[in-house]
Amino acid sequence: MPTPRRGTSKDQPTAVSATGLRKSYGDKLVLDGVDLHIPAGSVFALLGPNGAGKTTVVKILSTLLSAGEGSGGIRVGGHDLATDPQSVRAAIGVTGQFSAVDGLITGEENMLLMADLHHLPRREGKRVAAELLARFGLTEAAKKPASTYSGGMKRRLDLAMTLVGDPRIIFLDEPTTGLDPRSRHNMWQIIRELLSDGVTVFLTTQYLEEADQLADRIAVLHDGRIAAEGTADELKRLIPGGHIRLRFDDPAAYRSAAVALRDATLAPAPGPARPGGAPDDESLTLQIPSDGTQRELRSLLDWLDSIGVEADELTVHTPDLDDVFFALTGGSDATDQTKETVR
Ligand SMILES: Nc1ncnc2c1ncn2[C@@H]1O[C@H](COP(=O)(O)OP(=O)(O)OP(=O)(O)O)[C@@H](O)[C@H]1O
Repeated sequence: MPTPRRGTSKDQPTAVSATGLRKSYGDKLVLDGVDLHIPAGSVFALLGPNGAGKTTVVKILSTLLSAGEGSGGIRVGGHDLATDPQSVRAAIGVTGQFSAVDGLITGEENMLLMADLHHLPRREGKRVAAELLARFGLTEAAKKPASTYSGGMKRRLDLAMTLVGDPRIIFLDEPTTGLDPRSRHNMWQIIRELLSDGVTVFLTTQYLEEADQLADRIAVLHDGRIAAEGTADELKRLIPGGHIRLRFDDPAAYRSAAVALRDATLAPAPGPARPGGAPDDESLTLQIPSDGTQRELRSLLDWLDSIGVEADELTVHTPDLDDVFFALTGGSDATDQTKETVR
């Protein structure tokens, strides 16, 4: 089940904001004016193909890399990144491609090391370590060297280590890259639990499904800029291709529906002006353009009732995030996908 979308109104406190973020490596311009506004307590996903600059954004926002010349202001957790990086560091946790896990020591020792770094008293450190190891299903493996852990276990340990400092904002750089489907779903569940604790999650991913499942808002990074930003649904509506498909078992019913649709479209009034359903005589289907929203669907169903059309099957086809991604980042053409069978 996708995570219920939380509100992201401008009234919420802002966890991360950046204006005109720029960065070059040598003469290679990677970020060319990236604006970000992430409300506290939400999940933000930065999507982009390999090399788009996602890790660079995370590194800058987490103080691991300085922003390029000409960048505007950056605030993380209410602190100015340029003037108060220490406070930013205290408010955030970072996991991802640059894992902090030391393979030579056990999971528990890794956790206790983090507790020391955060100056937790010994007894408190042990308690927090045990609690987090249990929460991430690592109690049994706690006394084994981290080098013996599977990829999924290492990621969980990495995240558990980050949580020792109780960060309010967590950067997850491609948290599930290379994980098998079960470990990936496991990680998604963990991320959802973080949110219920009120943590803000900044996620980078190449997996559109991951963004679709977890994120309140998604931004697509392309050519150094945000090519589009919105909820998964808003992004899907950016590209054409959504339609409703009506399928008939009986050729006679199909033909009369095709005529009814054509006549209704041609009739001057009343009723909504709709393009005629594109007929497909072989599969006995009619296709009607639609943005797939509930409001549209309701009005379409009313309209079909009013002109006496009753299909044997009605399906809603909306572009999925893959289509959006390809359309925005210059891949193959958008294709439609069956998302939901209504009846
Ligand atoms: N230290 C560096 N020196 C020179 N070029 C770099 C450096 N770090 C990254 N780059 C280049 O900058 C671009 C953006 O890299 P970045 O790692 O931010 O992309 P990404 O979107 O995270 O990619 P991926 O999904 O492959 O991790 C890439 O072309 C990369 O080769």
